[in-house]
Amino acid sequence: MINITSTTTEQQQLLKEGKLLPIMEHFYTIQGEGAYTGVATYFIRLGGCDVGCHWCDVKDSWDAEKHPLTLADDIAEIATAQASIIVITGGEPLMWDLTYLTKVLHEKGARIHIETSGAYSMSGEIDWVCLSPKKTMLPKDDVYKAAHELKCIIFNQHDFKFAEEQAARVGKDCVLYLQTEWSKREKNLPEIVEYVKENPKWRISLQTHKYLDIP
Ligand SMILES: C[S@@+](CC[C@H](N)C(=O)[O-])C[C@H]1O[C@@H](n2cnc3c(N)ncnc32)[C@H](O)[C@@H]1O
Ligand SMILES: Nc1nc2[nH]cc(C(=O)O)c2c(=O)[nH]1
Ligand code: SF4
Ligand SMILES: [Mg+2]
Repeated sequence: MINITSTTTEQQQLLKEGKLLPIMEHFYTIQGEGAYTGVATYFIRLGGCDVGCHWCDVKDSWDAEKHPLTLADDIAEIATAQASIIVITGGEPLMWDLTYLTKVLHEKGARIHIETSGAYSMSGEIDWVCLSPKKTMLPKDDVYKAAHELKCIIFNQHDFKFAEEQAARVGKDCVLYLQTEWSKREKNLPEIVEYVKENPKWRISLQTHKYLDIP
């Protein structure tokens, strides 16, 4: 767990127990990426990430201190009132102990998905794990094992090689996706199309929410 300095002793304890979490934003939308593209889902975005991807599309999430500490019980109540599939993302959500949040969400009947770089070990009970590995902080072994979906971001040519290395680390039933880095999409998409035609174990994932101009 990462340290948030401006907190009381009581808040520190609740953070440690996963009962309090820095929440950047939460919103009901359509899953834009990967295996559940097009499905109505409620997103909970946790603050805090030290992986440092230079092309990250949510850099405001990185500093956990900027995001209000919120009770897991409260966010679970709000999220489950609106949707039955909840995506926990960030920031890097596995920086936090998700045991308590996922227990409460499951008690309320939700199905829980996560978007993670895998840089920290799994916590909590998660029904669908989307692993998006990063070269700067490779995934932990337990996250490779837990992954249902591997989503590799293509920024440059070398990323195809990295994607193959990562595909060799996940289980045989893990679904494999290549997703262009958004700012490089015009150059990369034709190359990704050709790559998938030649290597059909891969599928293409697009950030469809950006085309739809929704959150
Ligand atoms: C913002 S991250 C948050 C979750 C976690 N930190 C991770 O990286 O998986 C959510 C997803 O967006 C992807 N992503 C972030 N910036 C992107 C960009 N500029 N273009 C394409 N995908 C991006 C990440 O690789 C990840 O799959
Ligand atoms: N609609 C929508 N789909 C998404 N899939 C993964 C996202 C993320 O930022 O984790 C995301 C997001 O931010 N919005
Ligand atoms: S790991 Fe995820 S949140 Fe962190 S910098 Fe990379 S894309 Fe952004
Ligand atoms: Mg996003």
